[in-house]
Amino acid sequence: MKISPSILSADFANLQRDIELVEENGADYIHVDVMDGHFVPNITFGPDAIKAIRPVTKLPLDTHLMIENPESYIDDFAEAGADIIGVHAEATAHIHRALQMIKNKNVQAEVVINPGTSVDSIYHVLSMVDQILVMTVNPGFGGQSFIKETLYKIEQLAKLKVENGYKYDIEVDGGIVPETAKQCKAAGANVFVAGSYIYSAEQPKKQIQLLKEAVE
Ligand SMILES: O=C(CO)[C@@H](O)[C@H](O)COP(=O)(O)O
Ligand SMILES: [Fe+2]
Repeated sequence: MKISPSILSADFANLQRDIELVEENGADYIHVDVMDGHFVPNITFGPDAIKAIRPVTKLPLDTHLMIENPESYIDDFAEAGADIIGVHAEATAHIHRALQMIKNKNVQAEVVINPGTSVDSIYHVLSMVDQILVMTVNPGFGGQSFIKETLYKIEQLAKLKVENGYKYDIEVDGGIVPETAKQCKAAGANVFVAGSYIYSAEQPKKQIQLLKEAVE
């Protein structure tokens, strides 16, 4: 079980402090939400931000690309220091090519699906991915409520993993708090992204512990 705090809800003026805070308190990854203002109605980090964050932490950078034409930027994010790169199946007509490009850079390849996208649509790339991100909210913003209908897709992916001997991790992102994390774990998820639950709290350290206890 892994916890991946999303710095989307961190204090951008104190990113180093907020990354160190979660690293010192048991985070497994740092989740970086990259938004382009086209695929989602919000704009955040680019490759230069990843490059700046890279030396600040030893944790893997779990990079969630919410951008159109991800193929145009995969090399830049890989060279900037991303350890996992996630591309949305909805963001490209060439998801297989995009995932192959990530693998060619020796970076872990992740496919991401929105709440309205079916598991069937990524069936043919399941054998090539290291991680699948099941969005449990519609992407673009932190602080939204968990969409419970996504649980069925986690179950489907967990079943396909066992049946086919696949190795992928199943990550969930959006509206994750201890209660929803438990539901996702029961369905088969093993990587939990949390932004506002950790960073909007008075004591982020305690929140990470509560999340960990919920899924251990
Ligand atoms: O990808 C996204 C949003 O698009 C996320 O990673 C958010 O940062 C999650 O925020 P919370 O729902 O945990 O506040
Ligand atoms: Fe994310």
